[in-house]
This record gives sequence, structure tokens and C-alpha cells, in this order.
Amino acid sequence: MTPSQPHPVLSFRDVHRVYGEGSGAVRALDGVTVDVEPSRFTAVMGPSGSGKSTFMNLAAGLDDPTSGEVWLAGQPLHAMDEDRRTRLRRDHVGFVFQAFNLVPTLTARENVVLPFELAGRRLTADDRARIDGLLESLGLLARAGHRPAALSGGQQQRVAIARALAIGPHVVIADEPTGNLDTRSSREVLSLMRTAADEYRQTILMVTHDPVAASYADRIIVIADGRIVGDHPGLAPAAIADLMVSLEVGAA
Ligand SMILES: Nc1ncnc2c1ncn2[C@@H]1O[C@H](COP(=O)(O)OP(=O)(O)OP(=O)(O)O)[C@@H](O)[C@H]1O
Repeated sequence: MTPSQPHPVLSFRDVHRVYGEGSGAVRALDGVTVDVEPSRFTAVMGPSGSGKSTFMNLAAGLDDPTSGEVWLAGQPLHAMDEDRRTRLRRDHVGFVFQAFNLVPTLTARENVVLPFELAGRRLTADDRARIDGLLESLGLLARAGHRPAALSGGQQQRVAIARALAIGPHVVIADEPTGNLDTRSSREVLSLMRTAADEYRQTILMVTHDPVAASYADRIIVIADGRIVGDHPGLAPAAIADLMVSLEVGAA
């Protein structure tokens, strides 16, 4: 690596993840080597069962590789005990899921503040300003005192994104974040993740099956049968759809 290149936020080195043993063993990841540079928005695509969730779980330190190395923010996730991994995850990873995963008894603002409490971090004036800025830029300030049930799906997902971004993680892991949203809310959420990468310098890793969603990314990694079979710069939705079709035709 030349000195001018940014250090990757996330590195996989010949990562294998095998579930089960013997004849029933499943090679969910089968020798994945990839670097993700900071401030990039990367979409992870591939057929069902190809290994995308496994890849994301390993990137977040939620699962262990069978062999190989996973580095997050310059630290060796693969070599850490669970306590250190949990701490690293709390400080450096934000999550956004298809199912929003907001705490129903907390208001929107309390949900956004939750990661700070889990990390035992007192909110500084800067933290509060950042949270207010996020809520405002997401059009949520007037709704900050509402509980999730009083918010639309798009608003709930925006709260989930604010929660993922608030603590300033190195990596935001988004698993089908637009899967439950209508077109307009999806666009808002995707634009927001684009902004998070461009302006907040955050690294976004998003699993999606949707070519339109993937077109917001500036890199598209394609996984099939546990291997990286494609690594593309940003593409238009039609080109991404063609890529997915060719993968399915190839597998048939
Ligand atoms: N805990 C587990 N035990 C056994 N096999 C597993 C486990 N988790 C995943 N697998 C298998 O590993 C392979 C990859 O699964 P993974 O969930 O990573 O795929 P995916 O690309 O995320 O799929 P989808 O798009 O359907 O969510 C699949 O064959 C799956 O059945």
C-alpha cells in the first residue's frame, strides 16, 4: 500500500466461514479478501444464501471466521475476546436493519441517544448538537418526542439511521434498510446514507437486493456461493439489474 492511500476501515483476509461439519458443512464464505476504504458507500449484493449476511456479521464482529482475518478500524476482530469485540462494536459500528429495531417504549430522541447510554458515555454539548443536527436534517425534530408507533415507516427508519450515525461510528452496517419502505421513504433514506458518506465521512456497508438502492452506492460488491464474484464502481440501476440477472442465468 502506498502512503497516499487511505487505510481501509474494514479488511477481510482470506476469510472462510463454514457452518456445520462433515458432509452437511456449508461454506457460507469461501476465501473472501476485500478492503473497504473510509467514507465510501458500498452495496453488497448477491443471490439469496450467497453469504451476504455472513459477510456483514463478520464485519461487525457478531460472528467468528473459521479461518482468515477480519480487521475493523485497524484492530483484529478475529483475534479478540468477546468483551473487547463488544466494546469495539459499540464504539465503531452502527446498525440499521430492515425491521427498524427501535425500542417501542422510548421516544425517537431517546432511541437515538440509546447507543451512548449502552456505551456508558455521557452526552457532551457536542453530542447533543450533533443529535439535534441529525434529527433536524432528517426532518424529525418536531417528532423527536414521539414513540415509534406514532411514526411512519420512513420516519422510523430515519430514526434508526440517526441512531446508527449519532455516535460517529467508523462503519454503518445496513441490512436491507429500505426493504420495508415505500419508494419515497426509500429515496430519503438512501440519500441520507449518501450524505453520511459524503459529508460525515462515514463508511456505509449496505446489503440490498434492489438495483435502485444499490445505485446510490459508489461501489458494488457482488457475492455468490461465498465468494466475491464482482467488484464494481457505482453503476446505474439498469446496469446493476443486468448484473444480477447474469448472475442468476449463470447459476441456472
Ligand atoms: N447459523 C447457520 N447455520 C448453518 N448454516 C447457515 C447459518 N447461517 C447461514 N447459513 C448458511 O450459509 C449460507 C449463507 O447464508 P447467508 O445468510 O450469509 O446468505 P445471504 O446471502 O445473506 O442470504 P439472504 O439474501 O437470503 O439473506 C446459506 O447457505 C445459509 O443457509
